Amino acid sequence: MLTLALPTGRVMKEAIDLCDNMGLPTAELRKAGRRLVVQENNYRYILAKPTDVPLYVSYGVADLALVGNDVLQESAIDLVELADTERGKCRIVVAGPEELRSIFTGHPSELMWLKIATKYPRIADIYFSSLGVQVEIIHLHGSIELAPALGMAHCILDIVQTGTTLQANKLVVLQEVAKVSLRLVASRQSTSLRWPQMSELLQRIGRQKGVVKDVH
Ligand SMILES: Nc1ncnc2c1ncn2[C@@H]1O[C@H](COP(=O)(O)OP(=O)(O)OP(=O)(O)O)[C@@H](O)[C@H]1O
Ligand SMILES: O=P(O)(O)OC[C@H]1O[C@H](OP(=O)(O)OP(=O)(O)O)[C@H](O)[C@@H]1O
Repeated sequence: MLTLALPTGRVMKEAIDLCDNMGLPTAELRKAGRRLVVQENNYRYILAKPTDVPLYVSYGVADLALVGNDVLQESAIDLVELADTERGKCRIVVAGPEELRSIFTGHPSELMWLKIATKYPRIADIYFSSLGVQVEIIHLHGSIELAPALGMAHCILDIVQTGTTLQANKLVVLQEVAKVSLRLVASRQSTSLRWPQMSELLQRIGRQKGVVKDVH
């Protein structure tokens, strides 16, 4: 039995499609409804809130998981990234009103003490520290674009996919922080214990996109 944790919400369908690509059974999964654990043949799926997915792997409840690298970076949980599926793509960016563009193209010291609203406080801290800049990070849990609109923050660090939400709130991308996609991850322990099964899944992902990332 191999247990996979999958994120619910907007990336769930993409994650199930990826399971299909890996040759895993998904008929039951597709009609899970409100069930949070689904068993099909030799596989068990745990359907979890995206931010909790890394925890299920680190606690050994799941052998493997599909999860966005935004969630992985923010969680700071040390997992083995087996593959970048190159699906569920979006970007983490710093965005704000057009008037702020000039300070983002100037010397980083101009960014000192900006107020940044985000649901990714750890990623924001690492990013601005890497620029050698101290900023004030305001941790929100959603509707991040509200903060600059209401004058609570100068800009935001958030996910952008189509750009529709930014545009609707009169914000523009000021800097790209990271590219995001769904990653196949495992704990160090399950990687060594379950390597034959995992390697087979990796081969199948590799065949889908013509490349398999080396695992050391
Ligand atoms: N606009 C987006 N486009 C594509 N992927 C996104 C977007 N926003 C978030 N994601 C991805 O989806 C995952 C989060 O999904 P979702 O927003 O459904 O979860 P959530 O934050 O738990 O939802 P909720 O808003 O219900 O709390 C992240 O891993 C991220 O990679
Ligand atoms: O570029 P777009 O395609 O418009 O997508 C970006 C939006 O999607 C995410 O929010 P989500 O829908 O997860 O809602 P939230 O604000 O509650 O986090 C993100 O935080 C942006 O607000």
